[in-house]
Amino acid sequence: MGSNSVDLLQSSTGVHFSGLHLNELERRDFKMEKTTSSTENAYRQPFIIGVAGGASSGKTTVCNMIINQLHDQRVALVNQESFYYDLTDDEVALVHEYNFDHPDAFDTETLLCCLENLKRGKAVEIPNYDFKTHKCVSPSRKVNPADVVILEGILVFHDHRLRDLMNMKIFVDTDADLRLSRRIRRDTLEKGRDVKTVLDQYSKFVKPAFEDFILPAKKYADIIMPRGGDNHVAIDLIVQHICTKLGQHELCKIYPNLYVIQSTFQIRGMHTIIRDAQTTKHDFIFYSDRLIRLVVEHGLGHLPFQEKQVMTPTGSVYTGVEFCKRLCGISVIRSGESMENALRACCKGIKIGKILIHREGDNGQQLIYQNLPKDIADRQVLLLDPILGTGNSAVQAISLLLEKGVDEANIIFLNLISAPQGVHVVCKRFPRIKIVTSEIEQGLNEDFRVIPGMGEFGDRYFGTDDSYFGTEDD
Ligand SMILES: Nc1ncnc2c1ncn2[C@@H]1O[C@H](COP(=O)(O)OP(=O)(O)O)[C@@H](O)[C@H]1O
Ligand SMILES: Nc1ccn([C@@H]2O[C@H](COP(=O)(O)O)[C@@H](O)[C@H]2O)c(=O)n1
Ligand SMILES: [Mg+2]
Repeated sequence: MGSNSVDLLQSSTGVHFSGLHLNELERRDFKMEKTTSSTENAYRQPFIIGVAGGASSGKTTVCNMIINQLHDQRVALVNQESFYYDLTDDEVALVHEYNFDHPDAFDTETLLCCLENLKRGKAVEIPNYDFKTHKCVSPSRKVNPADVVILEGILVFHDHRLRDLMNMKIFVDTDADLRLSRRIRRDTLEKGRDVKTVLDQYSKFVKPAFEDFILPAKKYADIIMPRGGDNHVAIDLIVQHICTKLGQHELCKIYPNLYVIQSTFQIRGMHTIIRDAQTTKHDFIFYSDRLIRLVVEHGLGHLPFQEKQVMTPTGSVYTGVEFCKRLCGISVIRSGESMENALRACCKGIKIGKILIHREGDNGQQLIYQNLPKDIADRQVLLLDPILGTGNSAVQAISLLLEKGVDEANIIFLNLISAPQGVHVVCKRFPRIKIVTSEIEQGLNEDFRVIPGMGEFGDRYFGTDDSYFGTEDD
């Protein structure tokens, strides 16, 4: 795709598409642009996708197809090949001896810096590498902040610092013969090289580097994509996943085990009522219960299930699933107890245990009381606490469950609202736990209380602090 078609694409669809080389600028002029936006706001971080694979596997083709389908998002494409080191005149004279497929051929520090800046929502200048002179030329290419950043190149999974910045890693897995035949065609037609030179370079550098560096990095991929651009199903699924992630809260991009139930006007309406300091006790309980029920139902959806066939009254077979039987609820006293009824209403006869954690000052937490099912280690555990704030109580509660032999992956932590600080603390310490919540909060105030929050949930739900309620309505 040439730059004209990119301009056309940008103007016609609103996509910010910026993966191409422009002409004329020395690498020495390359520098990181001062930020055009001071928004290092966590909500604005782009979704970063890495696309690796052998040379001529179809990486660029796949990226262009993804970009075309993401037509209502701003997308920036960054090619690793823009970050090749300039060759010295001596190296150019002996170019056939130069290994362009080795990780050392790339200026990874500059690439890393560019990607970090794009992640922070800053515009960057990308060098313009010329395959004929093997040097950067003017002008460099300005890449504006985008919703989605795609980094494409043979070795983008090699350095762990680059991998760590990626939210999704795709490996384009194309047959070696096809890669070689495409490379011969491309390098002879587009780069003006002869077949012998292409084949020599292939056997001396390209094939060994594929085996030594590119193929071993395939294990880091989230998606291995056979047949590259011919694999339309994979491209559709990838685009669908990106769109889902973009619609989600920023934290869900970082922690795949954090589930924020999809917001609807009904859900926002319920939040509006229970967050309102003037709401009566009756309404607070009514709408909290409605929301809790939704969170509980959503959480139950994450339990493992088994396929089951039953015979219907018409004598037909219905293939369905069987509910998980080995589960229990554990409520964090006192506010977690408000969630028990919803759990009982959904799971007939469910065992419910309790944990009491005492808050000592702002940060200290102490476990005071526990009453857990004896066979808890064999159960899936739904941990109940409507508010995840600092994460300190949650860490105490989860640590106790782990001590009792519960598998971390068998814990589903259900909240109504979660502060980002608490999510970070819990997800970093227990990466296999699942958190299901209905809204992510702005943060914590100087007293470590969740904001905007809803006050002391237990007091409002159990009616132990009249100061919350202006007029009682029942
Ligand atoms: N699915 C495909 N069918 C036919 N030709 C393809 C396909 N995918 C890529 N190509 C061609 O193969 C060459 C290399 O593809 P490209 O996407 O540039 O690979 P990479 O970026 O991995 O080097 C290009 O000339 C491209 O047009
Ligand atoms: N001056 C150069 C620089 C790189 N190459 C080859 O390009 C390949 C990587 O590009 P893809 O689009 O195929 O990923 C790599 O195999 C290098 O050998 C080159 O030939 N000359
Ligand atoms: Mg390419």
